[in-house]
Amino acid sequence: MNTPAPLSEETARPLGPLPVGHPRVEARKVGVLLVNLGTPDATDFRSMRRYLREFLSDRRVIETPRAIWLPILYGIVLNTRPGRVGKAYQTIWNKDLDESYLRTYTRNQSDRLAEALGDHPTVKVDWAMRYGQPSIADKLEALKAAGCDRIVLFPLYPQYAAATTATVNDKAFQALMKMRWQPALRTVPPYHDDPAYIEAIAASIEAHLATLDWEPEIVLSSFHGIPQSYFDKGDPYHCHCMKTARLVRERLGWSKERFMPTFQSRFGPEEWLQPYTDKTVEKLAKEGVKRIAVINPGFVSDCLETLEEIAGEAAEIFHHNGGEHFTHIPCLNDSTGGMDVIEAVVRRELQGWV
Ligand SMILES: C=CC1=C(C)c2cc3[nH]c(cc4nc(cc5[nH]c(cc1n2)c(C)c5CCC(=O)O)C(CCC(=O)O)=C4C)c(C)c3C=C
Ligand SMILES: [Fe+2]
Ligand SMILES: [Fe+2]
Repeated sequence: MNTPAPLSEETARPLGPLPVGHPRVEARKVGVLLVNLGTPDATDFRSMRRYLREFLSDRRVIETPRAIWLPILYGIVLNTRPGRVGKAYQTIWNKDLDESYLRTYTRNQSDRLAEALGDHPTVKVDWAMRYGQPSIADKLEALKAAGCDRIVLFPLYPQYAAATTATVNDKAFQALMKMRWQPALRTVPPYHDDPAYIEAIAASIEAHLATLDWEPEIVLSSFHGIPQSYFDKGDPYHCHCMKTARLVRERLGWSKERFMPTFQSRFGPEEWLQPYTDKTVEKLAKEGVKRIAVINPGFVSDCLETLEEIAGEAAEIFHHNGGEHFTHIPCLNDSTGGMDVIEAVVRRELQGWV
């Protein structure tokens, strides 16, 4: 009777010499891929347009039917927005490295995580962007070529949203569709209520306020918004943001009046999650509040939406309407507190693989 030959050890694990003509097989490793939103390569019109076209063509981001959205995108948005937003990017550009801070911080996070995981020499850490470069597909290919047959995919969003977390996962699985020998992929779940994350945010608020010679009457916890209709369709994002804000507030021992969740970065004419950050800042100033601080717990790294929209625009709105002291509390970025969170989440997701 003919029994099939057992799979050779070398096919799965190159311990001995491979047969002549056999494709090269690397020693098994585990990959960790950090993924953030993305960023333009430069602030000129063409670079901005390329970036915004990719971003705003994503059906997870803009759910408006294509027949309605594409004429608006190509007829209006991509002719007007690249110039305006390019100017905004120029004001927050990392001039030393000629790149956006989002890119600088994401790369630093990857480098620092690789150092922190030095006790696992078979783990390879890298980073990618959902829109623009370096792409998720290229980085998954590179990790696979380096021998990673298991990859932890980490969308850098504490709160889950289809427009952020799900689109990163979609893009990664799309890349896997082209591979004959796919790596196993683990996607990191949201960590909006993880004690390490809550502690890092609360501690960063305390540390920042300790540097001031004034005390804010109110601290706003400003999250990126999503259209209200996405929430109505079942996106858990709003609940995740509210839970993060509550846990941070409880950890600080503050009242609901002192620490308030708000939502920023509206796009388009639809209603978005409320209360809006800009309107709240204006209202507080008009009501006579003189000193406020704003933190952005949903942003792992400072970017256009935190540096320009909050530290720049929101501060201006506050001062213009009678406010006196405004401070933006930086994102965790590549700080020790921020890296502790990323490391804790990654170590948990690596369990059973290292
Ligand atoms: C309908 C449009 C958008 C949704 C939904 C949306 C959700 C969303 N975005 C982030 C995080 C970031 N967004 C950033 C920039 C940005 N966001 C939108 C639109 C939507 N975002 C646009 C058009 C832009 C580009 C700038 C602009 O044209 O105004 C950024 C900053 C990127 C950078 O390079 O600095 C981040 C980060 C989250 C977390 C989120 C949903 C939860
Ligand atoms: Fe956004
Ligand atoms: Fe809810």
